[in-house]
Amino acid sequence: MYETPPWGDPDQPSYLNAAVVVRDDAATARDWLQRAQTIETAEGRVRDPERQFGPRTLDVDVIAVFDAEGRPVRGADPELTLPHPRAHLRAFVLKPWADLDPAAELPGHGPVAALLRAEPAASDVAAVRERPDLRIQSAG
Ligand SMILES: Nc1ncnc2c1ncn2[C@@H]1O[C@H](COP(=O)(O)OP(=O)(O)OP(=O)(O)O)[C@@H](O)[C@H]1O
Ligand SMILES: Nc1nc2c(c(=O)[nH]1)N=C(CO)CN2
Repeated sequence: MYETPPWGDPDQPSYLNAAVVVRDDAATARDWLQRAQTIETAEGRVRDPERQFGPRTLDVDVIAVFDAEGRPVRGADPELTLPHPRAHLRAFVLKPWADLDPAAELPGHGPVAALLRAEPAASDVAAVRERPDLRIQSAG
């Protein structure tokens, strides 16, 4: 878990961010979106519809999906854009992901570790603060 300054809309409290790398060869990209949205709903997600990057109680995004052969799934559908169109700009996504998998690659943008050394993420990464005192609890 990481505490991160608000990105895109500064007038709100810090966020808690985390990344997970999950594998299920039977799941499609749509399944991952549906699973993400099921978790948001189950946790009673609340957000302000007027503020695109405003506060929300929980947001689960699908950053990148790879098929069973390891090929990236791509898509421009507004309901599911892959890779996530803003992931490469966000230290709060890249840093937790690189810590889990230092060799991670964001399709179309290259190694996550290199993205963290380049702007705009490089300027934001120092403010991404580890919170080892906090854990995501597994429901099942
Ligand atoms: N890769 C993706 N992951 C999650 N949602 C996506 C993705 N691509 C498109 N969407 C769509 O975006 C819509 C809004 O999602 P969400 O509220 O998480 O976005 P946001 O928090 O406003 O912005 P951001 O996506 O930049 O975090 C969802 O209804 C979903 O269908
Ligand atoms: N630090 C941080 N800032 C954000 C985040 C987030 O998860 N972390 N999500 C947003 C929604 O798009 C907008 N801004």
